[in-house]
Amino acid sequence: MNWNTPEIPPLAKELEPVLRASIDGRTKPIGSLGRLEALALQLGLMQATVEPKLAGAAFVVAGDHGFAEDGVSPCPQAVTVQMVLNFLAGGAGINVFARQMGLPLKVVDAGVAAPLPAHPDLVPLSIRAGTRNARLERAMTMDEVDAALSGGESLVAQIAAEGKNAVIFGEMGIGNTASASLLMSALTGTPIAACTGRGAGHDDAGLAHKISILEAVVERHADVWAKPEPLDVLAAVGGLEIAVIVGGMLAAAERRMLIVNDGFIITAALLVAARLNPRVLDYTVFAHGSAEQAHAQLVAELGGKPLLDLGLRLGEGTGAALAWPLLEASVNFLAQMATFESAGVTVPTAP
Ligand SMILES: O=C(O)c1ccc[n+]([C@@H]2O[C@H](COP(=O)([O-])O)[C@@H](O)[C@H]2O)c1
Ligand SMILES: Cc1cc2nc[nH]c2cc1C
Repeated sequence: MNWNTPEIPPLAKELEPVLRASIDGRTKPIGSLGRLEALALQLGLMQATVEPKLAGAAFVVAGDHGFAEDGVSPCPQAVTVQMVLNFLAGGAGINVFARQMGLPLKVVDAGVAAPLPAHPDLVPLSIRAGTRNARLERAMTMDEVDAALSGGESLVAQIAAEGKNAVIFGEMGIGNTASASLLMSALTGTPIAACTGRGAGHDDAGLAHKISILEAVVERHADVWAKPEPLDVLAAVGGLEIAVIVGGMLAAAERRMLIVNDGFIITAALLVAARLNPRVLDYTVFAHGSAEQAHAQLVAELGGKPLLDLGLRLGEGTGAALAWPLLEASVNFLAQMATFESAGVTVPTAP
């Protein structure tokens, strides 16, 4: 393995008093901007400045999953490549919201099981044409995991060189809620059934079938469950897109960049990243609570509190893109609101 877990700088805690004073000095009752105040503080501590700024970019990372052939998803595997073509044509949900928010969007082929045409918006990491079926064998070799983690780092290095300091990772991959549930189960010690939900829309019978397949996957990798090392778990039951995102998240935190977390699959990637280096969480904002049934527990496990609760379960980074204006609002109030002093507003000081 060439990839090493990045060192992540600590938050600039020494700036907390001056940031708080700057937030409290704006023309508003103390604390009245609620969670926007906490976001402004977090961004200042992350960027080690009293004048945080935001410049974001989004990736939608796609990969296929071997156990799609077992019916873990209600959808056929071919939907992954079909949706990638939709992303490239600009017609998917994330395209619409990224355009609305002014976020540049790149599409990443981490491991789609079908050839893709060259396209200016496509980053072809193409590590392997989909994972192996984790019910039968390890989904990825360590060399493939290595390539994926490094690929994620290269995505972030590219946008950092372009001056970006915030990243949204979205994903697309038929069967990837099954991988996310398995990662959650192995790394949190939660029984697989409690980690498993309806994904792209299973009915009750489909969900029961999915759980029975995932129980067989857990049994096949009992050695990994007995001693769950993050990279072993990732190789056994993860996905190529998930591994790229793990590498990307850690590379972003290493560079003091904000990670805007999305739904269930992205949060499972964050769980792996956090088990490798927990400081990644200091650089994360939890954008939304997904309707996928285990998401709330997974977010709680990571100590997160989603900004939005919209009942979304699309993935692609859509929830993160929708939270973006709130993050912009948090830096804008700090940069642009008058202070009590500058505006000549006087309020009684607390006794
Ligand atoms: O982000 C989420 O919370 C989320 C929840 C359920 C489904 N998805 C999306 O649906 C796909 C995975 O569903 P499935 O049933 O094929 O595992 C994948 O492409 C995800 O982007 C995403
Ligand atoms: C149509 C469709 C779009 C998606 N986008 C992310 N996951 C998806 C799953 C399906 C099925």
